[in-house]
Amino acid sequence: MEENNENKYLFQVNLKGMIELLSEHIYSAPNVFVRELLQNGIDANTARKSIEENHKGIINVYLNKVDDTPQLIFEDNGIGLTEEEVHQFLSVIGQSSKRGDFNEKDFIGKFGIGMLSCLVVSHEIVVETRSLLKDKSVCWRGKADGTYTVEAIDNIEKAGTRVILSPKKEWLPLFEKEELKKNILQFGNALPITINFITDEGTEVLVDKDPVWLNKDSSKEDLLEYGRKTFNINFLDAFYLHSDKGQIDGVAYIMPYKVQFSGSKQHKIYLKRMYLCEQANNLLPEWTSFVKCIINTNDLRPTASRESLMDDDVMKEAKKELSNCFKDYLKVLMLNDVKKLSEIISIHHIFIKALAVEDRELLKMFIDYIPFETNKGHMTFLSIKTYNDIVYYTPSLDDFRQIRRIAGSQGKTVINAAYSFEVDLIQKIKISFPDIRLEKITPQDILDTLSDVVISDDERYQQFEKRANDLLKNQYCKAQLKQFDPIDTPAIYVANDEAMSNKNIQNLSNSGNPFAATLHNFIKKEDNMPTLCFNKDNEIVQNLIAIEDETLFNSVVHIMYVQALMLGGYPVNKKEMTVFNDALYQLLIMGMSNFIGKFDL
Ligand SMILES: Nc1ncnc2c1ncn2[C@@H]1O[C@H](COP(=O)(O)OP(=O)(O)OP(=O)(O)O)[C@@H](O)[C@H]1O
Repeated sequence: MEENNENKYLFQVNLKGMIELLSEHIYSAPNVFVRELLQNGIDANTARKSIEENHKGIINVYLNKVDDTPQLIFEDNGIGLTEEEVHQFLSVIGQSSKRGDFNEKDFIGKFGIGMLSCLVVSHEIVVETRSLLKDKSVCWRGKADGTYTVEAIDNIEKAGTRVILSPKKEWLPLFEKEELKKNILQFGNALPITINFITDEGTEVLVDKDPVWLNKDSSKEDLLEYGRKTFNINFLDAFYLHSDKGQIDGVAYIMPYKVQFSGSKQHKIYLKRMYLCEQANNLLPEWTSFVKCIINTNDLRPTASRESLMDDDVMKEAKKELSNCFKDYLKVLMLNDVKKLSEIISIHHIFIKALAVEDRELLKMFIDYIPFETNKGHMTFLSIKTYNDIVYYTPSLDDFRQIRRIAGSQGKTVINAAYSFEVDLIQKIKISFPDIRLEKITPQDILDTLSDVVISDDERYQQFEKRANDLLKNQYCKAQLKQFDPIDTPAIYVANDEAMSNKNIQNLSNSGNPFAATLHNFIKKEDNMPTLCFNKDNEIVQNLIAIEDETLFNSVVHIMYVQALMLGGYPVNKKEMTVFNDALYQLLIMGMSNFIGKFDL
């Protein structure tokens, strides 16, 4: 079928809109023009090297003053552009000479939009260029209104390109010497090229050799010194990272202090040795947060904003290889420097635990050194298993708080396994070390081990339980008389998850919540309430049993109730706080009434 060209039109691009899109949505900061210009200089040299293998690339950055305003020139001795190429690549947005080229993968750029970032900060872009392949030079001028001019010039003697920018007034600070230097170094410090910075004060060589972190012969001291200068942290140790997948090389630095498991991770990620971003979320596993990394990838793909890496299959493979570098480092440390390993484990045990869940070999090697929080303080697994035939654990911090005191008095060692991966770790330990008995324990289990008091034997005990129950039911709590150690603990509050949730629902429905009736249906077993266990052998409890005075009895029970809540680490709600304060007030009045008038005698 013949094509009908009559009603066929070309899309028009609104350049002003494109620049706004770039500056406000695609690139996060206006200083990225420095990155884009350095990148074009590097790519032009890469292209030239495919023709002249031994060519030595240079980028000169000139900061001049013209009529009292700064003029910035990025000059490279790369392949340059012919007049046709200027029309084809510089003047068409989205057109790039780097796509489809036989050495496409060696270039950093590919989208054909980077140059536009200069129009965010400069009125126009002037490109003076001479191609290695032609003896003619041209000057291209592009403006934000979408117009450009091209003219022949004769002031360029050798192949290469000069990009000249004149800053917009609002972006003048970016063209100040120190700011510019900082940005060139931020993006370009690892580039495999010489970068000279030339101002009226002279020439400063900013970059001219490989960074220490990419040099496999660097000493540990050099690596640590580099890390200290880059992150302002005195790291504990450093080790190399490498992955064939993604062609990744770099260094991981171990933090000298504890870090949050879910804290923000700031690394330095380079793509083809150009600084890219701080985050490497999908490249490094979650448990690597105890290090800061400086890494370069030659083969992972950037997003169009060039501010993060694409999460693709290569990245998944690279992640595995990098994980192995961490594991290998720790295994070697186990053989060569146990002292350092113990130091790392004692500071970063959370991460080492998460890692050990993934790796059975590491689990077996490290488990003895890993500390756990127990009811007897922090203990390594070695001492836990040495002194206990059965080790208990609780997967909930609330349960642990409740259980820890009473379990200790029963000679039990309980591990607080509140992080989800700690429970996983315990399951893995069970599989890898079937001889070690690890058992889950709940507050209910502890409650079941407290000895019952046969209240029917003594009317006073029956009376006591009834009085305490009548009083505490207003707090959604049962009272029971038990016998347990330690004897100096008058009462403990025991509640499993269901009992706690019943209590919360009860509280909500009592506080005038409009869904009260509906909420009430959520209370499953009516009788599953928290329990306040009074210790029959405790001295205060024995006195309490004998108290007849209603006000005094109620006050003491309320105070013991709130104290037990606090001891177990439970929240104390407004109603509970009120009964506690009232009880204290009553006791004060009663206490003082014994003395009133005595001084007058
Ligand atoms: N210094 C230079 N030397 C030679 N050619 C250049 C130079 N700067 C730009 N070019 C040409 O202009 C084209 C467009 O450059 P631009 O920076 O907009 O995009 P890119 O580098 O191709 O891709 P990206 O948007 O990913 O950076 C390049 O593909 C290249 O052909």
